[in-house]
Amino acid sequence: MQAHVQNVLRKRVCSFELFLCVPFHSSRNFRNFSSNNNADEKPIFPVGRHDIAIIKEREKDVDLNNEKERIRDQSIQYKLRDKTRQFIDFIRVVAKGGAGGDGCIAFNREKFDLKVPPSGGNGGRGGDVIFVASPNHSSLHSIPRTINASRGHNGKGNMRHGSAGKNLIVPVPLGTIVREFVPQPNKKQLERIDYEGQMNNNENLDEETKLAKKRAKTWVHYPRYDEKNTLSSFFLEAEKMMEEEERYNRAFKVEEELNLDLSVPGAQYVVARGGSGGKGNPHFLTNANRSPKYATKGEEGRVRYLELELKTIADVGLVGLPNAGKSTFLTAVSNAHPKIAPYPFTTLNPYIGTVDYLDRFQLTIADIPGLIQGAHKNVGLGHSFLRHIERSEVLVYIIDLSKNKPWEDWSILRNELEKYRSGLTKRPSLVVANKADITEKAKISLPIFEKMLKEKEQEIVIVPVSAKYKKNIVKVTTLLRQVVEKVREKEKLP
Ligand SMILES: Nc1nc2c(ncn2[C@@H]2O[C@H](COP(=O)(O)OP(=O)(O)OP(=O)(O)O)[C@@H](O)[C@H]2O)c(=O)[nH]1
Ligand SMILES: [Mg+2]
Repeated sequence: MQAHVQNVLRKRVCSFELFLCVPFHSSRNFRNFSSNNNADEKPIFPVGRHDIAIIKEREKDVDLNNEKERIRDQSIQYKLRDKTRQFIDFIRVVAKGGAGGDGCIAFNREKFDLKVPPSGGNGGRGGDVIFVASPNHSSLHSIPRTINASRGHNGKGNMRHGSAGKNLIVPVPLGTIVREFVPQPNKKQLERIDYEGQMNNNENLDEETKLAKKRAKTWVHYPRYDEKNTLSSFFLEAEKMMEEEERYNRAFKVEEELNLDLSVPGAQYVVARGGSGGKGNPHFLTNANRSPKYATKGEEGRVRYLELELKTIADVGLVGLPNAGKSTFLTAVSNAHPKIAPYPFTTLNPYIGTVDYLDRFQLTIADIPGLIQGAHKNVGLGHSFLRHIERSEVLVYIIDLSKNKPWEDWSILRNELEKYRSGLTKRPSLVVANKADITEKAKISLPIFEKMLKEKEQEIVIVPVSAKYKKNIVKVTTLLRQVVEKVREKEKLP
């Protein structure tokens, strides 16, 4: 009996072993097992319980890597969304020009003179919203999301015109691109628009109510004269005249879509014009009507929905994988002091440093956050980082020589740049092989890297550097100056 039980148990164990082993002998599962799908790799037979454990370990590793990537992306996004963060390079705002002031209805009161002339002043025009390209600002964080210029003042008696609303001048960092966009209202706003639409839906209203609504929007009446005015032929004439004037103005107003590039210091652009002021009652004085008891209201200011995107302006842009030593390099060559730390994504916004030469020649270098594979698809928030390289005419690739295959990093960067904007890699560039002080690795990889660059890109110069210990820095700055001078000369040419 005991022997029988032992036999059964042995069979079950064997079948369990078979169950574990068989699927891994199939070619599909074997392909999974062979790492990197490398055809040259020798198959490892037989696949046993030990191999299954390895596969499971590897699967765990893949899961762990995915999890790590997810956490990394989350942490960068968390850092970028931090409300205390002082750097913002993309915002959406609403710019509203001020409304014009209302015209005034007034009369010059004279003793014993019953036929007094009208003396209401015109309303002042509303203020404009003006953007000024400012070299003193480097972030969009100080720009309010709703920008309202002030309203024009109402006209007053005794022919006093209302003063114009103050223009609102908004300093915008140099290198900002301003575009108009069509706002997509959220659910709550949609409900409100529907409600207001029903309230204002003129289609279902009769002609009389429509007219009354329009008049209420455009006309100011002398107290207790609303009904009398609307019945008088003078008012109807004045209404016709104003409608014609409005039609004429509309024909001459060219409503172009806004698309600005604020890249010249001090350049000013009116992004939302204020409305014109209303007309005082002397405007409606005719030979027949010596006492007009109506005036017009001020015009509404222009409302514009704008997208502001800051693209840093610098002569040279530093491109590199995270932790390659970009910030250390910038600190070594310029007056900037970005944070340096031995973990990726230390830098999360661009830093601009100025390199001063003995003869007072200057050039600017932008250190941008690290790029990773897939940055052109916004992996690791690549888009928000890549936009800051677009304007740099010269690119410096910072490559970490202490890595096993530094040339792979270079290919990744080139690939990402080209896929983000084709032609970016054609710009004059330089390769800084950083961390050359770690000599054991640098001695092996530098000659291979140099050889590869010579074969692929003959024009690109590679300079071994130790940014941390400031070795061979002068050679880089001299080369950079030569390239930047050439680029500037080219720009000067007509
Ligand atoms: N040995 C050595 N270490 C360096 C050198 N340059 C930078 N490092 C170190 O590399 C680490 C990363 O340097 P960072 O300058 O912060 O690198 P980064 O490219 O700006 O990194 P991110 O901002 O995260 O993209 C730091 O610990 C530096 O001290 C170098 O030339 N030699
Ligand atoms: Mg950095």
